[in-house]
Amino acid sequence: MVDSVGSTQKLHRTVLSWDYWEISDRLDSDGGVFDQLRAVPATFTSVKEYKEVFEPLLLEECCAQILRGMEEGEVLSPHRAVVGAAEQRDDFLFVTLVVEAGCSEMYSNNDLVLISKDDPFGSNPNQQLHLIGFCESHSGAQGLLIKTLVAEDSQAGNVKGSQRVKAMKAGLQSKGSTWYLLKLSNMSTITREWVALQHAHLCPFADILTTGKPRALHESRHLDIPPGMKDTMESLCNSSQMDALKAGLDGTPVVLIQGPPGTGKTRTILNLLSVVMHSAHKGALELQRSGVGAAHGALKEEDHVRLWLKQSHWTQGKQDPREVIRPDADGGALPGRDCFGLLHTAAAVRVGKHSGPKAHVLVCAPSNSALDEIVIRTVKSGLMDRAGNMYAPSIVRVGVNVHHSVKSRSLDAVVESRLGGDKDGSNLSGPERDKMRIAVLDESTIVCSTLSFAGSSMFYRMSRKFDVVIIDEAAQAVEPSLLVPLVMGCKQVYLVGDPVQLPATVISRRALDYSYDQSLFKRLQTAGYPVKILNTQYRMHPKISRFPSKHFYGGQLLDGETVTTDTRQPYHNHPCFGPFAFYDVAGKESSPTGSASIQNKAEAQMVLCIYRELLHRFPALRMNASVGVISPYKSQVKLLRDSFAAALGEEGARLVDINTVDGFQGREKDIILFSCVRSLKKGRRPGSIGFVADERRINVGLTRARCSLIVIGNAKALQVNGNWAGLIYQAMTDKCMYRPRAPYTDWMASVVEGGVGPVEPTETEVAALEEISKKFWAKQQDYQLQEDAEVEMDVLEQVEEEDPGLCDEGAGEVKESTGLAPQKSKDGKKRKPSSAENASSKKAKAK
Ligand SMILES: Nc1ncnc2c1ncn2[C@@H]1O[C@H](COP(=O)(O)OP(=O)(O)OP(=O)(O)O)[C@@H](O)[C@H]1O
Repeated sequence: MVDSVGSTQKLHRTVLSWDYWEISDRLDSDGGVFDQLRAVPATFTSVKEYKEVFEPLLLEECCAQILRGMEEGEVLSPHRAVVGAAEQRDDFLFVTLVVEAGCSEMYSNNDLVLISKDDPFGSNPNQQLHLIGFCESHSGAQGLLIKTLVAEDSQAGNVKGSQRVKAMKAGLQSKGSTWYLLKLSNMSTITREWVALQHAHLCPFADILTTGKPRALHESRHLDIPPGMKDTMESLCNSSQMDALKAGLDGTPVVLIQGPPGTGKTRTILNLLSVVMHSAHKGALELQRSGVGAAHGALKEEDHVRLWLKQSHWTQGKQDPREVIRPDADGGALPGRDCFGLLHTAAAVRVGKHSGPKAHVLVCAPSNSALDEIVIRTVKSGLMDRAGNMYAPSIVRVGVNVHHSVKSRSLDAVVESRLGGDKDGSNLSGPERDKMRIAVLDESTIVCSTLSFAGSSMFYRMSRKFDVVIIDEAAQAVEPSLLVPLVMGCKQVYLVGDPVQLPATVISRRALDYSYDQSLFKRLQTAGYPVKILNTQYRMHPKISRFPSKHFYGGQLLDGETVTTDTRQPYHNHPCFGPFAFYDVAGKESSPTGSASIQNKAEAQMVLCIYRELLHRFPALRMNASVGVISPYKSQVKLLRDSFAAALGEEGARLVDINTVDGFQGREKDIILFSCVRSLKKGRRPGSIGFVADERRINVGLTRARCSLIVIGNAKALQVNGNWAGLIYQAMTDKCMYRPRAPYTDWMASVVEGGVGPVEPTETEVAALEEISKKFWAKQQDYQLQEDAEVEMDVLEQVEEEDPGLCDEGAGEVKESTGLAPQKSKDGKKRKPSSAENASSKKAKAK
């Protein structure tokens, strides 16, 4: 059983022993809380080793999260607080701090706080008395119950630290003494991940998690999709989707489904839900088949299933067969409810030898938005019953920030509707309401929760385990976060995601260095675990999908039959508007004062110019927000937003969605303008173009457009990278590379009118690009960024020799990482590591 209290105590002992100012200094000097971090290997020898690798990485990340608020200027001002009461239990001192009226609401349970004698923003804060505390609960209108660690040995022999703790203990025990209280960060998610990690041995697939090897399977476990459902599904799904849907029917406990952009991941998840709930052993399906008929025949069919279930449960001495006729939790929402209630409850014959008559499925995702997409689509389209007809399943969405369109499916709304007719319902006490919530979770067929929320205490108190867990965006979660739903136990897990897109956001640079951002999906795939790939995309015009298919999916990504016609647009009559075009702008990158990010003014002007010309010629584009502008760099995003607002007014600028590549993951637009920003810079490490070279970021950036992808970048600067060289090669040979000349407005008008054509590449240019691509592909077999950088280095030297005039002066390069928060560098400037930097750091360590 999961002991969340015991393991949380262990986490608190570690985190509350940290000296806030000391860890802050250590992180500044590139040291972290742990000296001995280990890179995440592809496989582990034991669960013990698994925990030993992940624990310090999780704590390192926790440390970075605590410091992030202060670094990003996000922490609130400190509040004055007075000690109301204090009580010591074991090594912990529980202090009630009373804050001014209206301030206590700014703190939540599980917040980490800094308690200090003087203003923490005053001079020499590290010299003050201070201690990290954990907000346990609210106490009255203005009180906060704060847990602190006051064991003097918690400072590991640090005499100064022990003296500080001793003085803090005495101070906090003095009723009426005054302090400053500063909120640092919330610990809910980290705590749930930590608890899950401590219980990794309870994960039913711990052997697969550690060895990365599939299990031997038993023939008797094999289930089949009911024929009616199968026929309908085959008419809606392509063969790779069908393969993915069938992948778990043989009882495979862990199924990996990789869905490149636009390949129908969500559609597959919805169908998977139907399959998981209605597939059955051959015997049951034979019985069902013999009863298939008209409306009354459906009931007859149920009788057969019920008989079969009765018999099988009687022989197995398992579940009470009366369960079979229990209506679905929310009573179903279809006309003819009685009939359907019985039909789809009894019909949900899942299956597996021991799982009872109805599957209990948990659907998770790292983000609320991904989760809501599934809930919205499930509610809108319904699921498929055995006969291939759609029905409204019993589904409940747990957690906060539920999308307004599915609010009626939120746990609290379902509880309220249960209490609807009950006059006494509104008088239910907190614990009674909690019991009701847990009952709803037990009874609902499908429960949807974010990964983090699946670790809330409600889930641990459920009496009915989940049979199947389906995790969407599984490649965008760190491994401990994926463990959260798994340690509660289930029979099967489906991980759906795409490791070739952006991974989880990890803030700690050190944890990134040791591959903490790598998902379980990616690790298992690297270890050779079988993966089902959805291989047909329905989003992008084939001229857009060609490059990502070749470069990121080994040429396996095919185009849906109708995608060419579906994405054809009148603006394609002007090749400068796509489906694919590259504008080679020789602008200069620069860092605005006080920013670690970079921008490129010439590119911003070009983007605006293309957008205006598009809207001028195709006013229909004004009708819907069909254009997106993206850039890898936050500074460029800001510059673009400002330029659009200045040129088009707030109203006009609202029509276009401008965001970072990371912010666009999972989204699509008809037209995407992608500003790459990087330019040639003398003095920069040859061959480096920072994090715009991260292939996962390139992949996401280039796969957001449905109809037209227009890239604006400096070809010479970008082509030092093999992937970019490939894209530029495609633009050159497809005759859709343009070289703008100032003034851009006039030049653009003549391009659209056909006065200026695309670049006619010289043989030397094409040969050079081919050469880079060839070298790059030769290394693709065993692709490592570091090796790639060596290729890039040769090429950049060659480019600089050819055209030194294109290189501008500049010092060392500015880096941005996949993480959101900047880390301070030794010189005190905020900075982020690039993935290339991470890779080289890993390599250095390996050496
Ligand atoms: N087998 C199919 N036949 C025709 N169209 C399909 C098929 N599968 C998916 N689609 C269509 O492809 C589009 C993308 O599907 P879906 O949203 O499920 O993909 P996704 O992989 O979740 O997308 P994303 O990459 O944004 O996560 C939708 O318009 C969907 O209707």
